[in-house]
Amino acid sequence: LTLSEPQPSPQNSLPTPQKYHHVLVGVTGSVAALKLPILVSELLEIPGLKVRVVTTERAKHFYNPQEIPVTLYSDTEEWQLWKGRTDPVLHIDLRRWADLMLVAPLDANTLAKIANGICDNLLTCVIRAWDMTKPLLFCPAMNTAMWEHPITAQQVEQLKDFGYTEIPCVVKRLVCGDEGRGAMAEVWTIVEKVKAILSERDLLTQS
Ligand SMILES: CC(C)(CO)[C@@H](O)C(=O)NCCC(=O)N/C=C\S
Repeated sequence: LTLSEPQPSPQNSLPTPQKYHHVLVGVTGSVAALKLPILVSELLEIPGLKVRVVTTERAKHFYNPQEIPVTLYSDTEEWQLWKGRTDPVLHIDLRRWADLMLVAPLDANTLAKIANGICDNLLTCVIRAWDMTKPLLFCPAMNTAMWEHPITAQQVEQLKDFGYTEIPCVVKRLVCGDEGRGAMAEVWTIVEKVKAILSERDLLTQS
């Protein structure tokens, strides 16, 4: 995990090293993306956490960027940033910056892309270049009919075989009226999982 420069603390000369965890949130085109503002604000409650967001174009349909109090990157940033050989490559900068990736919600389309190594936008490029020694958590969210399609289980299994951690979807009356599995895990479940993973990683580095 990335350590910031230790800050000299006023009460004593010894610096008190602050552990900063960089969490990169990926958001895709499920209606559950309407939870992004609350998810980000809950994550920011975790001491020492810095959050950035990578969005797909479809996800933008579900939230208001003004309600996201952290840097939000989309495909246009990638195009604007790289004009020539010496320019930085955004998806590489982001994979380096992040200590943990959380894809919430993961829609059916992006699930399929990741399972097959497709990288046709900023989010899937970050994931395609992901450092497998860092945790990647994903929160599937889709209509029940999509969830129950046999290909979904295959693709979720593929992501787990890559070493990514699933935060399973839950049974709910979905916004489209269907009752069944497919709803994104509750925000508090997701935040607790991020805390647990970060602390167990911290323990690993401390031991
Ligand atoms: C949106 C929310 C969180 C409200 O509780 C819940 O319905 C949900 O996670 N839906 C995601 C599933 C989905 O994308 N349905 C698309 C068609 S039904």
